[in-house]
Amino acid sequence: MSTKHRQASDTLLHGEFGVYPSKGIRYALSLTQTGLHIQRLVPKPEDDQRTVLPITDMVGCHTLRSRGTNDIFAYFSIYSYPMKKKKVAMGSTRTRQRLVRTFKVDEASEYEQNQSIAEKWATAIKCLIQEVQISSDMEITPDLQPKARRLLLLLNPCGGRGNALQQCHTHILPIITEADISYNLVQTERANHARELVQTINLEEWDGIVVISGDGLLFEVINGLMERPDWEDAIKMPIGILPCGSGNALAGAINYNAGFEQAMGSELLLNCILLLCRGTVMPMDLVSVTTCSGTRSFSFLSVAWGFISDVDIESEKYRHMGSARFTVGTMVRVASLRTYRGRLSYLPVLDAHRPICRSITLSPNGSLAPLQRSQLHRTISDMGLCEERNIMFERSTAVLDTGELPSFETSPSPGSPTALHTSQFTFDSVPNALSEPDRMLPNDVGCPTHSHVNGPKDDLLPPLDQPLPKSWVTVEGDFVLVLGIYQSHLGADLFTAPFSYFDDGLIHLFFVKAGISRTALVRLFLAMEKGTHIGMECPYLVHVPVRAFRLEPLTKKGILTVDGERVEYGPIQAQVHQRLGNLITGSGRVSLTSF
Ligand SMILES: Nc1ncnc2c1ncn2[C@@H]1O[C@H](COP(=O)(O)OP(=O)(O)OP(=O)(O)O)[C@@H](O)[C@H]1O
Repeated sequence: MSTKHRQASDTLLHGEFGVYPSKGIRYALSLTQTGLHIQRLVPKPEDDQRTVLPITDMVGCHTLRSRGTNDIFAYFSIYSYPMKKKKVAMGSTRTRQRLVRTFKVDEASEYEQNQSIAEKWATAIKCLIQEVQISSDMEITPDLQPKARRLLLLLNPCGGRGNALQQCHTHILPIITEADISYNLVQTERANHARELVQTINLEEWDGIVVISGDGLLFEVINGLMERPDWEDAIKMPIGILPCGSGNALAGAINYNAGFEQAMGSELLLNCILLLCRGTVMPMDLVSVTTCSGTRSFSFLSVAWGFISDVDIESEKYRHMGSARFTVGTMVRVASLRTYRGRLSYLPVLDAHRPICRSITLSPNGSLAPLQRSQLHRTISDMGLCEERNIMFERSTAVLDTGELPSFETSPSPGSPTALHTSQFTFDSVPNALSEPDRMLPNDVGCPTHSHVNGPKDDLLPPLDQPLPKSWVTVEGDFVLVLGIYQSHLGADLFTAPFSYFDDGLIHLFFVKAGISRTALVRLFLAMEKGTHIGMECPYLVHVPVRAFRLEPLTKKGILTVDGERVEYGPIQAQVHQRLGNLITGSGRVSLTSF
């Protein structure tokens, strides 16, 4: 047996307990790294019917005492949300349902001793939920217990179908309370409220900022943090999302990263709440985007032009439909398919090596300042209240087959001395994108004058009005869409870049060339639901992993979006900044360090 397997099956704790409410039933419990094994002893032992509660379905564990002062027993309750079959009109479906198991510790003749056993079990279970390392040769003592986390929850009452507050009261607050998470909940009152709020908060008061909304509110939070004078510290604040918007792309990516099946609506929300309770934090790339007026913003999801941004913005009027608004918007736009002329330049990445991703665990840093709450409006909080409860995918190697479309030209950037012949172009013909000469010298860096200049320098980008380095590739022609995406999902059910992960340091640049039929385009989008669109080898779809790109629209009117929000139309450029932020993912592929 491998060390890993042995560790997973090693028994950390074992004991025999009664239950609450007491029915004369007794169980033998064994706690391992992956689950709680429950076996009935009395009235009738079940040899072959062990129940296992997986740790990944648990959110918390509390110790309890009976109201009767003469009761010498102690209790511990485990809160979990396993998948269960549920009957619906057309058969059955699987959804997460709340399951609370309460065990009675009755081994000792004094309450204090029973309480100490209950506390030991609660500590071990909480450690496992939050991925705090414990082993069978360790003494489980209360000081191992992860400290209660404090989250700033920002809720957009207008996001998606407008039911975020209801979801909050029905699902979110009850579950995070079971996970011992303290919170301040703020409802945003207008656009940019969250952006302004995070500029003024005391970072030391919080272990994370979580938006209860769609992706738009998270964009505000990231940019608000970057606008602070202490942006370098501020952007390291773990950020999270509980999906209550229309698109919910980042939540889709978090759900996928955790190995859950693709989900929508309440099911996706429940998965994300569970992951938030676990609290693992991973570094996340952010992309600096500069528009024609020189405004620079930090994006976590995508830059889109053409079909995708048109659907996103034009479907705003169907907001009441929730995510179905994109299906309706897609049909409308397919019916009157447009093409846009433009010049797309990019700095490709040639090495297909996947860097090891690092995962860290969200926990207080132990040096938190005394609570001095800032004045928050429309806030509800549980703080101050005291309760006695104690795949690796193959990277696409798409090659631009320019023979398909005479209207496209591929060439090195304007100003480059050597012009590559169009029909000879493959990624291999381009020098390694990461070579130092491609980086701008500090004096050359020209973030043009813009509203704020915080953030790392865009050392791969010259100012928008200046020529690009010779190692860049330029494609000019008619596009149906251009999309730079850095998450696996473009919507909860749009598995657009299956090979992407949070800190791969890549922008996945996709474009669809003009000439594609309506049927082929619809087929592409349908396949995207399962992420099989890339395997379709559609000659009009091109995917290139890049570090930076510049898009110059040549068609006068159009829509450009950054993270689904409309930005000014005109030339736009972007560069990825690897691991600039921290995202609460609740699970990590490789766990190397924790804080
Ligand atoms: N109280 C409010 N009233 C009106 N607009 C708001 C309010 N709070 C935030 N906003 C704005 O609403 C925009 C959209 O919000 P959000 O992203 O949460 O929902 P969505 O657009 O439905 O979801 P998604 O981005 O996943 O498609 C945000 O950009 C934000 O600026």
